[in-house]
Amino acid sequence: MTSTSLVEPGVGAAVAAPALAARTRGLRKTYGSTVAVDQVDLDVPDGAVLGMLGPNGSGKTTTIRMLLGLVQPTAGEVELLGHPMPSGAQITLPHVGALVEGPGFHPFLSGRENLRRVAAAEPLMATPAIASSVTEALERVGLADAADRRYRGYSLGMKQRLGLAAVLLLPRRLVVLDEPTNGLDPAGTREIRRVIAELHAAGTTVLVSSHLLAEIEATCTHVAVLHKGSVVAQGELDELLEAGAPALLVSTPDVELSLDALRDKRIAARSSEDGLFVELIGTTAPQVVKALVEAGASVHEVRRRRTGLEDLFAQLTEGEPR
Ligand SMILES: Nc1ncnc2c1ncn2[C@@H]1O[C@H](COP(=O)(O)OP(=O)(O)OP(=O)(O)O)[C@@H](O)[C@H]1O
Repeated sequence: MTSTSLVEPGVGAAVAAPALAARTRGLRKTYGSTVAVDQVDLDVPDGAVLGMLGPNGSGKTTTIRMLLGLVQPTAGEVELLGHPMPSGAQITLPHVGALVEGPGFHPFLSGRENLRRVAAAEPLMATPAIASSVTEALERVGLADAADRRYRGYSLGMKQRLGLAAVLLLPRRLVVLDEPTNGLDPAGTREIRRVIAELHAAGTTVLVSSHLLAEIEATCTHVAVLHKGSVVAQGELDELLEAGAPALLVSTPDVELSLDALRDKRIAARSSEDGLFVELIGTTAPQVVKALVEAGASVHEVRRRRTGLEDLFAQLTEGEPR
């Protein structure tokens, strides 16, 4: 089944998925004259780890907040676990774990005490199971040693881990993580990846937002790319990557000279970390090298590059900063 679709901003993606854990149609949110989210048709397939990828301000958090019924859409529809939101919130939310900004932990209580309070408020939590669920969740996020310290003294990363522990108190059908590695060190980032992999293996659908391409590439089965409030591409990660054009990485100190030479030949190129990124659309590697050498550019190395998420993202967002 192909669920990949490259779509123009504002145009719905035609995805025929058998079951969707979350779905939006024509979703829009404006704040005064600011359009935060525009015509978003998002499909989160059941069992997927879907990475919502977009630069700062592209509408990820607003979309997530509308999915969870925390923000009322200006227009459009939201379905969570098959129920319309926000009217279905009471039915769906007990099955959904969400890490969206600080969940209001009490500064003077310990991590464990805070989690106990959260656990006690969970409709699906059996009271005798609270203590063991809390301990297990704290262990899963690596907070066991700091569990009895006051929340107030936690680092940003520890606060983030406690938020994740709250998500893990119960088995969930859907877990939503908004920028979960914010404030985490590399070890913390690896642990988040491990937790996501565990959730996926257990059949939980995961929706994770990030502006970090490597994070999405490492953890996700599916991706939705947001740009200026709209979904510009979504589908299975592997298929989206294959849909990108093949490209060359050219290592050269003569970047401007090379870009001019390629522009003259109508070859699409842009500067990259150590030289040039050249798209092989309507041209070939030998033609690119010939153009550069004829222009007098010093070519140190030429490598073929499978399109990575970074290149796809650059294509979709017209090279704007992440
Ligand atoms: N409560 C609000 N009031 C006014 N404008 C808002 C509000 N929430 C979001 N916006 C605006 O909507 C746009 C999208 O913001 P949003 O936070 O959804 O993006 P994001 O992709 O999550 O960004 P980031 O990665 O920085 O969190 C931005 O221009 C933001 O300034």
